[in-house]
Amino acid sequence: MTHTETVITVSHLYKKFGKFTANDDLNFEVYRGEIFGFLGANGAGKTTAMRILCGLSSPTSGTAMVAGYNVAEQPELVKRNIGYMSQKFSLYEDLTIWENMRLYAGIYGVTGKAFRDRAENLLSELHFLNHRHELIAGLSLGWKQKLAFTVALIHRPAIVFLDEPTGGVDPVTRRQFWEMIYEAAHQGTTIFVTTHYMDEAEYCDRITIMADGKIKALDTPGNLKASMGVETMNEVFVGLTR
Ligand SMILES: Nc1ncnc2c1ncn2[C@@H]1O[C@H](COP(=O)(O)OP(=O)(O)OP(=O)(O)O)[C@@H](O)[C@H]1O
Repeated sequence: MTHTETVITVSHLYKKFGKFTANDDLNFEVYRGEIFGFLGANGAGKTTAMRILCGLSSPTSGTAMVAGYNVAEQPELVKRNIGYMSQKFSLYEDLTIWENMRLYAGIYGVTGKAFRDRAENLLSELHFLNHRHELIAGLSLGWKQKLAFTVALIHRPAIVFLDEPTGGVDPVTRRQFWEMIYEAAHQGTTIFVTTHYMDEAEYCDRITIMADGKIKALDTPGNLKASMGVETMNEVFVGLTR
């Protein structure tokens, strides 16, 4: 796969909380249609960086351009052009699937026929259109996560940020979730994903490994393994973060 168009540019990005440096001089680019993985031990600074890229928090210094906008100066335009899904940000349990989709689409101005066509199309791909009037509360965690990802795509964002999207679900459901990720990337959506699962790291086009607020390595899974002379991403991760 060749990637030419840059959709995220991060340059000398720092985030400090008092004297503590949570993001320490981050520099990287992400390309259109790429699946970009963000790995690191607990507390490495992944969520802090992702929140800055989503326009939810300002950098202390440095710049980040996301979907053509400066995150510090144009956070509202950043938010309109991205999708976001985290384990904490989920769907409304007491609304139906369809009501959740209509609610989120409406926030982005996708209404009427445009909404119905888009929502029907997304649910059909999941083979879940017949379930659209069911309450979220009655669904399994795996279905909730797949639907949350679908909802994050409803306004056709250039980039989707996924913060540990598959935590707590079984391997078969995680595999299905990753098939959805591949399909979205294939259609040109950039995927920026944090994970603690090393098998998921293998599915990414490129991987960033963070420790103590810094980027320790950034390359394809194959190149990372080759450069360290190891067989698995687990060994790469342990070697760089211990
Ligand atoms: N608002 C804040 N005020 C003070 N310290 C913070 C704040 N937010 C994050 N931190 C600290 O910054 C560090 C990085 O946190 P962050 O949540 O980015 O890590 P992470 O890599 O996402 O970890 P995890 O894998 O556990 O989600 C942690 O030590 C955390 O305690």
